[in-house]
Amino acid sequence: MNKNVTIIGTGAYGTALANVLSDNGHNVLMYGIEETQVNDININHENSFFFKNIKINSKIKATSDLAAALENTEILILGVPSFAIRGVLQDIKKYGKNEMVIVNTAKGLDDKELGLLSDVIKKEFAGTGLMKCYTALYGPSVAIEVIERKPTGLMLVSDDINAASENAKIFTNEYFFVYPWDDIAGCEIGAALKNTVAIAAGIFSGFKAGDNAQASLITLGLNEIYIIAKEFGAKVETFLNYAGLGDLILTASSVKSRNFRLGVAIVEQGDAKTALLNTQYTVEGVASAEIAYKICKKMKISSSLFEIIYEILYNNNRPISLINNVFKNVNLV
Ligand SMILES: NC(=O)C1=CN([C@@H]2O[C@H](COP(=O)(O)OP(=O)(O)OC[C@H]3O[C@@H](n4cnc5c(N)ncnc54)[C@H](OP(=O)(O)O)[C@@H]3O)[C@@H](O)[C@H]2O)C=CC1
Ligand SMILES: O=C(CO)COP(=O)(O)O
Repeated sequence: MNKNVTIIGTGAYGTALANVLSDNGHNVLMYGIEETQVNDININHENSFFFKNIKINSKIKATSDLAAALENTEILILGVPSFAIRGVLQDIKKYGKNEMVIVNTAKGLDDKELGLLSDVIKKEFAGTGLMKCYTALYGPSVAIEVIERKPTGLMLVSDDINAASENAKIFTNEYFFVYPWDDIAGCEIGAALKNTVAIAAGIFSGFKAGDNAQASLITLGLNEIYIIAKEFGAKVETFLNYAGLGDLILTASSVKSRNFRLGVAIVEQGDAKTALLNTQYTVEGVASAEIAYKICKKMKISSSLFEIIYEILYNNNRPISLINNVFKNVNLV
């Protein structure tokens, strides 16, 4: 049955998901704060700021009026970066009218409590009557390939596997394959921290460290992510599926990843401070690096990769220190 879907954010991923859901016959309304993007979607059926010369499904509508965007919503997709989630939730609570299935797509963690962003979202909606269930979408899915309708495999995760199964069907079609899963902690920590590993992989690539080194780095990243996620009750199986292994492989090996590209830019521009000043796009792995570093300190977890990348990003240590030190004295599970 067709659903009324509202997508918060007219960014790259929100637009890509709007296309999938519109292709699937759902009524898709995007909410954006950039008037030019809203007009571009409504008039030209494009979001040319993110995707030049690509037409999106002409049935997608957009608005900059949040109250109107939330009028008849059954499925609410949070398509903004993690730093914007808290603010957006306050606005949704103000204007929301119906009980909605929440689908988070932000790949980040809670920087205040050093915990899960899903816990923040669930807490904000508790007692409002606005949240039917909480779900989140994770997996290797760079927006440009989703817009181009290339085959993509993902997990829709919820505490309730039945809710995950039911809502996975809304997204699934002949190029977008969404599977239900019930390990929110594993998926969320995997998604947030693979972005930081991708920055490290970009640094390796910038230095031409070699294919052996890249493969070892991805393996070390997976290990260290799992060691952290285990503390939050994550399942090991999550690290074998699209949300865990899949998204890590993609982001840590593709120039289509903004996190990977930041790593390359750090090498090209000499240090992280300069590269970050010149970065205009969303790079979630920077905030995740600090959160991972603090979680490791708090939980007394020894993590070679996350410690070194934190020093590079936050104390402007030389990027070469990653290659020189990351494989020394590692703790593999
Ligand atoms: N791009 C991708 O391939 C994928 C991204 N993701 C995740 O999805 C999340 C969003 O990323 P992505 O779409 O790429 O990011 P983008 O930077 O492309 O877009 C983010 C959008 O959110 C908007 N925005 C920011 N704050 C608000 C707000 N308060 N209210 C409404 N809109 C707001 C931005 O507007 P403005 O431009 O004015 O700031 C922008 O249009 C991230 O967590 C990312 O990791 C997940 C899978 C794939
Ligand atoms: O998460 C992504 C693909 O699954 C997108 O990665 P970037 O944010 O690094 O572009």
